[in-house]
Amino acid sequence: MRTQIAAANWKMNLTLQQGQDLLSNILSKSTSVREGHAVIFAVPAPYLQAAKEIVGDRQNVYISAQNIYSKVSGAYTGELSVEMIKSVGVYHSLIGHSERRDYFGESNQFLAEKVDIALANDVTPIFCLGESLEIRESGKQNEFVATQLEESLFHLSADQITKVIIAYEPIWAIGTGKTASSEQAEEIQKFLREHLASKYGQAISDQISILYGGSVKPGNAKELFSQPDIDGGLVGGASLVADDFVAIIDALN
Ligand SMILES: O=C(CO)COP(=O)(O)O
Repeated sequence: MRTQIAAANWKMNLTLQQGQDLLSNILSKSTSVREGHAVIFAVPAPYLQAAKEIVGDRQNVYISAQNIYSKVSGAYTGELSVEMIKSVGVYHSLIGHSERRDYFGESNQFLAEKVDIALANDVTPIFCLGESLEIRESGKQNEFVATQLEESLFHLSADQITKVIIAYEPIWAIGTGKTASSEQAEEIQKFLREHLASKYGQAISDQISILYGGSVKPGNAKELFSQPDIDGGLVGGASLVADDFVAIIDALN
């Protein structure tokens, strides 16, 4: 059974105090996360250490960066490195969120370098991909996400690819209130798994958690997560409301 994951992406929201209160509140309501499940909080960089302290030694709860740079250290003003996040005990990072791709011009090739540096440093990449509305309307979404997989991940070994979490986030469903229907999400996530299987074999592909992201809410989480190729969610807006995110955690299979 693949790990079922509820991942929060706070994006560029909340002050330190608000973030600490939110995290403590969620953890007080979701007291234990069972084996086979994982709850991940991708928090703003200045809060990584404080968030890590709140999580303490809870099992199956992880703090994640929202981004890392493709180099370990050096003259890269303003960037965040794997070594830095590891030094505060953080071993996960989102890589390739559509907002990074769109606003900061991050290409598939550049993201491949970030994936490499993460894996070389025992940091788990939560690799995001997904198509725009324009691509969806042209019917080329499978081709598009296949290229994202191929150009950023297919150079990895079978052992490495099993260490990556993939998050399918159709851009047209992010923050818009428009969720992909569970059938639409399952269709493309099944395709992603088949594409991974064509490269690495079914046994490897079957081990990789593929999350869905894009307007996941308490009201649609259960149905989305019950699809065979949806192994949980990457949640923006609803992860900022304690009761909503707790309900989404509870919706994991
Ligand atoms: O981008 C997302 C998570 O990374 C999804 O955001 P929303 O849940 O706000 O649509």
